Amino acid sequence: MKKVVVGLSGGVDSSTAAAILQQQGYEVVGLTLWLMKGKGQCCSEGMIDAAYICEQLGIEHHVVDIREVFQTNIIDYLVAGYSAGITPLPCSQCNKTVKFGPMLDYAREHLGIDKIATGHYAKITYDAATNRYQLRRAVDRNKDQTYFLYDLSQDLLAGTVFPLGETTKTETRQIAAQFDLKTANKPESQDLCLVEANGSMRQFLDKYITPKQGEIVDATGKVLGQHEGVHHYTIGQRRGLGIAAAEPLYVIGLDAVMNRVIVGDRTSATQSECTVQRVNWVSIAEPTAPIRAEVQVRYRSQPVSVTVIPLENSRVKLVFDEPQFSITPGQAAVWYDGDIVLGGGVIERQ
Ligand SMILES: Nc1ncnc2c1ncn2[C@@H]1O[C@H](COP(=O)(O)OP(=O)(O)OP(=O)(O)O)[C@@H](O)[C@H]1O
Repeated sequence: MKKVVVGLSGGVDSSTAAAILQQQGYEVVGLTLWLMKGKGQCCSEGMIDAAYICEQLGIEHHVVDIREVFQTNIIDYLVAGYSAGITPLPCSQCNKTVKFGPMLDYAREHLGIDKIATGHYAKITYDAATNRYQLRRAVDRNKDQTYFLYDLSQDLLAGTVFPLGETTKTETRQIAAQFDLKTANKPESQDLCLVEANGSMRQFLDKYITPKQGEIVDATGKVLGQHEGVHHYTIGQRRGLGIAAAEPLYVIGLDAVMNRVIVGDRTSATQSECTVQRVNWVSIAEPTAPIRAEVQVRYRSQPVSVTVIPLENSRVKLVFDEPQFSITPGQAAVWYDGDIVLGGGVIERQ
């Protein structure tokens, strides 16, 4: 019998993924990663719901304590990034180093199973011509999570199944109801689990970074106001600057060394190119010449036309057809050919 380990967060997506796989004839084992230290309300609730689902499906439930890995790879990474004046994206890092990697390792080493599944909205196909696994957008474009999955390696893609890639969220809830799963009507979780657990990103960061007052300046260095800590700001931010000005002002730079927030008009917050580091070429081998693609520079941003120029040391330069607003160091840039994720990486400070 085919066996698969399903990552169960206690939400409707992963519960439904497990039920679908079981119906397809897989022997399913449930695995919940215990991620957060402290009270970890979302994790403890999630673990209980995941246990309930395993009971309901009549499958084994394993809980793996991975709090130290989450602390080092996500919390410390975020705190270091925000302290240095960048806005790190934790989710792609979390998927690769906290979720998929450790889950597949656990499945292989402790259970002798070589496949894992999650409730992510994405698809994986295999291209025999290039001998590569390809990551593709989900049918439900509104739920598509490929932006957070660009960093998965070929080994991880080969060992992963996404049962919800062809399913819309509405259909997922219908399937969950048909299986009578307890989680069928569970509310949607927020995009960022840390925000869900802490109320806001600001509240989370204030636990780790002591707010340090400083100056808000324009590009010439003229002081326009005061800020409460560089880590409270992000590139492109307009609200909450507390400066009265004739035209709208946006954050265009964060100087952690001088403890300054730099603001400017909308034009100065746009860029026609940027560089990207720690690039992972997902579905194709690294090209040797520039390629045309469509890039997303934020999770919810529209894909825009771009030329991707390969550089040395896993870096690329992105040259946008039209200048883009609020290119944010630390966020991911992910480029696509239609629904295929070609590659992605972390936007560098310019
Ligand atoms: N703590 C965890 N342990 C195991 N797997 C997890 C955990 N958190 C998330 N996952 C897996 O990653 C998938 C995507 O997680 P995400 O945080 O985006 O939740 P989601 O889309 O709201 O899904 P769900 O409805 O299953 O919570 C989940 O469907 C699940 O398979």
